[in-house]
Amino acid sequence: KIKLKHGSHREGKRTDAIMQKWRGNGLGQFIHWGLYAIPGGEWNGKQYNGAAEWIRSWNEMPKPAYDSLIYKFNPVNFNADQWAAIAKDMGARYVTITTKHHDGFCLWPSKYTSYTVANSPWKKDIMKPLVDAYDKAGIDVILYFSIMDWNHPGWRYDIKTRADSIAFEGFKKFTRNQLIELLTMYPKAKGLWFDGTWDKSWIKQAKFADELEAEMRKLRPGLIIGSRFRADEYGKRHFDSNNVLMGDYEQGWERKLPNTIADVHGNDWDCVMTIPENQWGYNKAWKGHIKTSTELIEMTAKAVSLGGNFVLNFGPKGDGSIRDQEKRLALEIGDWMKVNNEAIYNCGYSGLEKQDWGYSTKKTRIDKIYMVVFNIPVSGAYRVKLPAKTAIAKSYLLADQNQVLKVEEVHTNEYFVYANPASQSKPFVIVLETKKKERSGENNYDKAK
Ligand SMILES: C[C@@H]1N[C@@H](C(=O)NCc2ccccc2)[C@H](O)[C@@H]1O
Repeated sequence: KIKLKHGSHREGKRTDAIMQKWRGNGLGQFIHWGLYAIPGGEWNGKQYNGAAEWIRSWNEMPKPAYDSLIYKFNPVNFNADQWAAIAKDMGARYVTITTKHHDGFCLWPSKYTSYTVANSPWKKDIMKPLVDAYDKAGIDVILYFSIMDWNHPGWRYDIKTRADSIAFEGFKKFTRNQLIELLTMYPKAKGLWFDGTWDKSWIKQAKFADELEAEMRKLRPGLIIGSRFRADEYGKRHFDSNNVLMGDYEQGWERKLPNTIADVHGNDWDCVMTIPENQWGYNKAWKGHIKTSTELIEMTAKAVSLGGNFVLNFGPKGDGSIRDQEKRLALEIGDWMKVNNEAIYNCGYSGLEKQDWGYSTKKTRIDKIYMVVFNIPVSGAYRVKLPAKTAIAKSYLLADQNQVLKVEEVHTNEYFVYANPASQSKPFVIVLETKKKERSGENNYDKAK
């Protein structure tokens, strides 16, 4: 083990109640909203091919023109309760909201810069109504914060000169001030989701970032911070130089999912996902494949089956309204979650071998396994292998618990569960209530004496 001053300060999963709640959330909503939603991926009639929230970095976009969008920020159709209701209807149990993206525009009236909603035609704080609306809906709030800030004069991609170093010191103070300000203004926030931390300038700030993380955790005990916030003194990110996870959960799964339990190294993690291929902020023209609700339900089940959370992104329009396709998907996912959320909430890795029919999840601390089916076998038989000492006490459809299913032990600890789901067009869940297997070799006759 290398001696590290600024590596990870904790090994293994957090066991406190706040993190246990986070772990059991299963499904979350991401909100990417800011000035980039006004152009929506288009400028002067031309379409930007990158992600809409990166349009400021596009050569065709003059920086002053982008920066002047602050004077156009007036989201007359913004309705925090409507956003929270969409998340509620979808079955999301937490939300991650952009407070400031890479462009530096602040959705809260920060005292440390003029580049905020306070100096837009809208004038009012956006974060407070959002935090309150989601909290009222019973949905936990995580604040997204981009360290990289293209608007701040002190931001540097790397520190090469003394002038860079002096400028970046000012930027570091500004960053700390804003983070303490956010935690102070929005004490209901359960965590911070950091982004924009991959450049050398920030990677070189191991000591500063370590001390800042400690200060934030002291200010807000139980605060949840992921692995993307800081690097160790050797520049290692997500996992320190001893290969120990930084922060409370792995934040590496952006628009991709792990495939096997080995990929997650026994850590908590979240996967953040876009509905189109790669658009986080509102883009007028969604190009390429738009994921269906069934695909997104499958990703949610896969994430939970591997012990993580699935966080689906929504990009509200510049006027504050939510696009129809996003509202429709939220309702379709929500319809499924209303019937099947027992297989998602407070569930995790079942320990069972992956089978072709889909993903299995297990209720934490309860002997219930959920077989979330996406591929219906023509045989009607659903194979499941159980650990040696475990047997099936009862099996039924989650959607119709009176339908007890036939179970056949086809090999030792290997069973076929027979099910004919009502609908073949939507994923469905088979429940296995398990029990300790009577000592093998003992038969009922012996027991009868
Ligand atoms: C959550 C997403 N993260 C931002 C992003 O730029 N991701 C692309 C990226 C991901 C990892 C290393 C460098 C760049 C996107 O703009 C979204 O905010």
